[in-house]
Amino acid sequence: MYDNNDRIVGSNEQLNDSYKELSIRPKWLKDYIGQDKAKEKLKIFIESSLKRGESLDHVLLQGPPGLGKTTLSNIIANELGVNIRITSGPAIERPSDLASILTNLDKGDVLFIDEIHRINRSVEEILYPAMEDFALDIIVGKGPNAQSIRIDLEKFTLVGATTRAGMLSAPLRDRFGVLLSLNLYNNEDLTRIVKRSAGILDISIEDSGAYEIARRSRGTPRIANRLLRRVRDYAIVKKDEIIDYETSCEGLELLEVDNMGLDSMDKKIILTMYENFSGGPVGIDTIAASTGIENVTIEDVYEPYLLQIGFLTRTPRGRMLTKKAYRHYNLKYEDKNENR
Ligand SMILES: Nc1ncnc2c1ncn2[C@@H]1O[C@H](COP(=O)(O)OP(=O)(O)OP(=O)(O)O)[C@@H](O)[C@H]1O
Ligand SMILES: [Mg+2]
Repeated sequence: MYDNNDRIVGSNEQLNDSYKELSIRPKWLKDYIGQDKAKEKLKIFIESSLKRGESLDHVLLQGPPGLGKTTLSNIIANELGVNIRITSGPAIERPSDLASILTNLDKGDVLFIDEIHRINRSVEEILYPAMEDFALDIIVGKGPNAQSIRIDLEKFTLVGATTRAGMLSAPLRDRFGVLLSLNLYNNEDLTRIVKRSAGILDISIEDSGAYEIARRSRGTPRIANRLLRRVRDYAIVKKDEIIDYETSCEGLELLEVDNMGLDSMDKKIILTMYENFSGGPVGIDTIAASTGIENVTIEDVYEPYLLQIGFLTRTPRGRMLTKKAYRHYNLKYEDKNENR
């Protein structure tokens, strides 16, 4: 890991950011803030597997982007004291790519497959016997001479991450023994994450400043960490020694993050629904077509938070704006004699 090698820190800001990204990633379960349910389960399963001296059952992590799925998979490997091999669904193009990854795993290792819902069908079929029997079925030769041979694999733990468990095929989902859902973080947990990151990055911040950043981070640690860095930049230029409530607000305003944490994309979605579809109900594909934002992006990135803060509701006929959304953007509300 880069953490022990200070020389990697160059003058390049981007490199610097990604280096720091690694250092603010919690490495142990005890440092992973929030997600208490998932943590509690993992702790027990990891402890049990260590006591039994057997590999941990395969784990599926699901939840919106930026909530800490990659972080958690690294923590799982650390806590188990094993190596982790990281790849992603779209990166494994051919069955032979997966076969070579699998045959190179050592006993107990963690194989992390990000975006596992985007894995190829033909690759997925290699995964079934690998997960279930720790074996690879390989066809050698062609035509009438083709033979299937079975290769034994070391027992490993597959950790799959997905933003949408619903898109996983049933046979794949069924092969995971541990299913964990990550939820958007509450403001208190996010404040702790901001303060922890500030501590590691040597940024002075007051509680009220940290809370303001947390509150506007859409329940997402990755966004909270990014906003923290940009508010830090603002504070440095303004020569403020410490990020207080006021500095946070000014910095966030500069970033065009409004007081609910919404940005120009959220605004576009909501105004489009208002102007073109009189507030809905309107289907997700129609919203995507009219805003030019991909429907998976709307569903994965924007909608979860808009639903959480009660700006959108889901009905069988599509998405609808709520009174709250109208009020936030000062839109004229017409009662369509429905409850919203
Ligand atoms: N529970 C947590 N406590 C402290 N920091 C966290 C926590 N969860 C995530 N983070 C921080 O948030 C950032 C994003 O986390 P991570 O990359 O693991 O997200 P992710 O869920 O894998 O996102 P994606 O689904 O987009 O890959 C990391 O910098 C990590 O340090
Ligand atoms: Mg990730």
